[in-house]
Amino acid sequence: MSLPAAYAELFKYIDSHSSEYIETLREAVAIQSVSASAERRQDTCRMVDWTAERLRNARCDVVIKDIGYEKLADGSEIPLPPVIFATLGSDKNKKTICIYGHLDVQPASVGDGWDSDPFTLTERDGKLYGRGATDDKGPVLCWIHAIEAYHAMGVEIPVNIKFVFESMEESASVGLEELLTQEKNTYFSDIDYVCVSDNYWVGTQTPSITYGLRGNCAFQVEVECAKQDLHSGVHGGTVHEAMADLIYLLDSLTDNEGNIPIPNFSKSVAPLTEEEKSLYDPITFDVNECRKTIGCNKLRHNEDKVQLLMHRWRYPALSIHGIEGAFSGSGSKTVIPKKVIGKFSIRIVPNQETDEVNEMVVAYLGDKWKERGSPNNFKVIVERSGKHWSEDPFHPHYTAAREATRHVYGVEPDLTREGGSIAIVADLKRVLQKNIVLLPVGTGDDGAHAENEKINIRNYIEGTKMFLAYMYEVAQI
Ligand SMILES: C[C@H](N)C(=O)N[C@@H](Cc1c[nH]cn1)C(=O)O
Ligand SMILES: [Zn+2]
Ligand SMILES: [Zn+2]
Repeated sequence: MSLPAAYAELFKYIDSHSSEYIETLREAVAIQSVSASAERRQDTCRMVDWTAERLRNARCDVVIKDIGYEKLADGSEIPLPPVIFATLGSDKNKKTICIYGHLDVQPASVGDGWDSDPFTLTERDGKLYGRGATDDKGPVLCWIHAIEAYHAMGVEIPVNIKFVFESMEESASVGLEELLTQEKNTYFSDIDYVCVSDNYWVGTQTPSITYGLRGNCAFQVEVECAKQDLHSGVHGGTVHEAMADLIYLLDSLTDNEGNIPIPNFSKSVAPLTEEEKSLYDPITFDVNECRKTIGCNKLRHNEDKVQLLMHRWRYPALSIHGIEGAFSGSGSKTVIPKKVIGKFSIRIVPNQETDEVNEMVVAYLGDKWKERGSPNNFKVIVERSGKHWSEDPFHPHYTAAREATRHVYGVEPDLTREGGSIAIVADLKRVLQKNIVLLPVGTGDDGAHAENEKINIRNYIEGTKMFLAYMYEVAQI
């Protein structure tokens, strides 16, 4: 079925306002809403106010929900950025969709290797570079521009909308789960479907519709060998060095093939069914293009498309992110660091439980520590955990999302999962018990979390049209 004629006019309206939409994204990117930084908390709250104002201008009924305080490592507390609830329409004859997005971003600085200032949206070759451009400020603005277009063109919005925009997603969505539970029978009482746009197409050419996310368990392992940093010429050879202990521990977390050798760790990974396996073959994904884009010499799993995608989406993976306290400047410094903290996390998958994984990791590192026989101080901290999620991709809601994508891009979208995590999606499922679809705007080469994050202008504009078409198609279910 094709879209009604009014949608051709709406799409023209979107095209003719693209410069304005780019300017809006420029304003959003300029607000340094880095949730992981206490120093940036005011900016993060400013991003909430800025978005709330745009939603009010788009005729939404906005309620700002205070969610309390965040306890920092030093014991002090700072206010959490509030969550935006914004309602548009309450027609009993229409479906009600809940749309989730986030306004916070990962940290970024020119020193990380950006080619332009991360907080100044910069256009190069049809791409808009800036922190949050694709994750997740661009997609959030696509929703707002979609409803603005409906108003401007006098076209009736075919669904009722309830937005949930949070600003702690990159920091484990602290405080949001409690709010969802509290509001289950009030704000969320009449939701029919949930849509989240906070991931990316698997490749660069074919759109994706996503039905699964991995969870994430994050850890810190701390080793302390002295009360102060030491001269390696004076003390080297006499001290049990904290860094060597830490590297021993971190190295024990994965084998040469990237497997996680923690006893029983893989036992609860869901077995692959024939039905699930059949979903991988039709996916358009060029392993070689992916390898070149990220600049690796060779990828794991023999660069076999299906195996590679499965290891991105449906098998667990452990990544080591960094070592706090280690010398990392240029040049050399002949120091023995007094204390080092290794940061790593594990992407977990169905049917792994966060508590079980956390216990296994703590016990395993405890055993390795005993094996090491070091006299140093050692501590493992479970930093945060988020659950995995997967959905029925054959639900009519997915058919609506596919139709919407086809209307805009003219091709059948790939049915994908996502290796990343959006902690709140599993909670939305548990609390609301409604079908959830992930409808990504950006492409697989957008570089979310990395230097030179971008969104293609094409995706930013067509993404807005896709959301209009999605609202129409959901109304037809
Ligand atoms: C997929 C989503 N856009 C995203 O980037 N999620 C983050 C969330 C996070 C941050 N720390 C732990 N989880 C991710 O998957 O890293
Ligand atoms: Zn995100
Ligand atoms: Zn992110």
